[in-house]
Amino acid sequence: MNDKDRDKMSNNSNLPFIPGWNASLESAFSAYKGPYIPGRIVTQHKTVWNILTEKGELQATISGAMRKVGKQPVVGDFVVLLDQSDLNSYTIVDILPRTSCLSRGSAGDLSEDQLIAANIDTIFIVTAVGHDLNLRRLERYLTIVYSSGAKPVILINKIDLTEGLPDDPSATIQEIKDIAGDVPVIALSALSKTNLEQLDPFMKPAETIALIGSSGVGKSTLINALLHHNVQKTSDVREDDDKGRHTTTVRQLFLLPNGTIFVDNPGIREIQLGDSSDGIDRTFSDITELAQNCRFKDCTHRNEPRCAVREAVDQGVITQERLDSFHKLNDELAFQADKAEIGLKGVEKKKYKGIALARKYIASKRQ
Ligand SMILES: Nc1nc2c(ncn2[C@@H]2O[C@H](COP(=O)(O)OP(=O)(O)OP(=O)(O)O)[C@@H](O)[C@H]2O)c(=O)[nH]1
Ligand SMILES: [Zn+2]
Repeated sequence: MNDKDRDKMSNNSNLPFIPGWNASLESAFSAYKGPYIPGRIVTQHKTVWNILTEKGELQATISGAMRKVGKQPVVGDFVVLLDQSDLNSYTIVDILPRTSCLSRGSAGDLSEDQLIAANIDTIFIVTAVGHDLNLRRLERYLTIVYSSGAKPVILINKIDLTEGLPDDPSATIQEIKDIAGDVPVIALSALSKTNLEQLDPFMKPAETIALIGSSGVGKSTLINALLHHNVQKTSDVREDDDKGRHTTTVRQLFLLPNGTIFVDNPGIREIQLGDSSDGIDRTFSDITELAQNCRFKDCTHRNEPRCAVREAVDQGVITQERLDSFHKLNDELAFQADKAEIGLKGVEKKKYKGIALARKYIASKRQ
């Protein structure tokens, strides 16, 4: 990499070259005096992390103190390393403040082991014309992205496909725009490289981007198209695993030639709805707004009289499907919150108790 690229990426040639490093990280790091260096996690193994530093890519474990409190760095994290290079040893001693956190499923549970990635600026929610297009699923993804703290962008891939589709792509694209609110929606084709330039405004140097979306929508194809012929993603890293065996791992954080940073790992690919009540409100801002005119402050928009949301459904302002989706996501959150509070066992019991009561009720009706 030449100096010009370096400057572009750190915006300031005095800062160390770590992808995404900036002045506020520099200031947080400046509290560390002594043999410490900063770095960014590029790959997470079970007990070992690969970290990009000014010295190149290093492997490190975490300090006993961090282990004790259950603090675990994830891919994308900026960390502080104790540099004992004379002993060929590096230890992660701290995680610098995160600007966003992507966490997996089980909500209400924001424990460290639920985190998948940190410090992602923008998340491309990838869908594809044809079978994957599902507005309800898109709402789930939007909810996840909002609650992570990253900015969402919706990509509709495979617009080169026109034949044999159940729906007209332009109609579906419009439907997506209707639920997307202010979120940018970009229709493109990773395969035929159509409209890829429309992603340029989001792919700035030092910006960290992740892609989420169902299997098969074309995330890998898109990343490869954006990488051009860059080798960093495709060249796997041969290294020893935690037990000293040789393994091949794919780097989970990698750079585009222009300095944009991409994060991709299995955890992100399998992402589920997390603790997202705030995200739900933002995804369904139309419903939240309408709800202010409901008669009851705590209206659930199910059976209450003078519910402004259900009136809006009756008038065709919002669809029944959208309200159903809102209810479903809220129910799921409530279930997950319960689970976090009383433990899975309790919830299972509660569920069975519910089933038992329902059986009793049905039986009483039959008599
Ligand atoms: N026609 C068409 N096919 C595409 C396009 N992008 C990807 N595909 C195809 O869709 C299939 C799945 O693409 P992938 O890139 O592997 O999808 P993915 O989202 O990474 O899937 P996972 O790795 O399972 O998460 C492959 O056969 C691609 O060639 C596109 O723009 N147009
Ligand atoms: Zn209501």
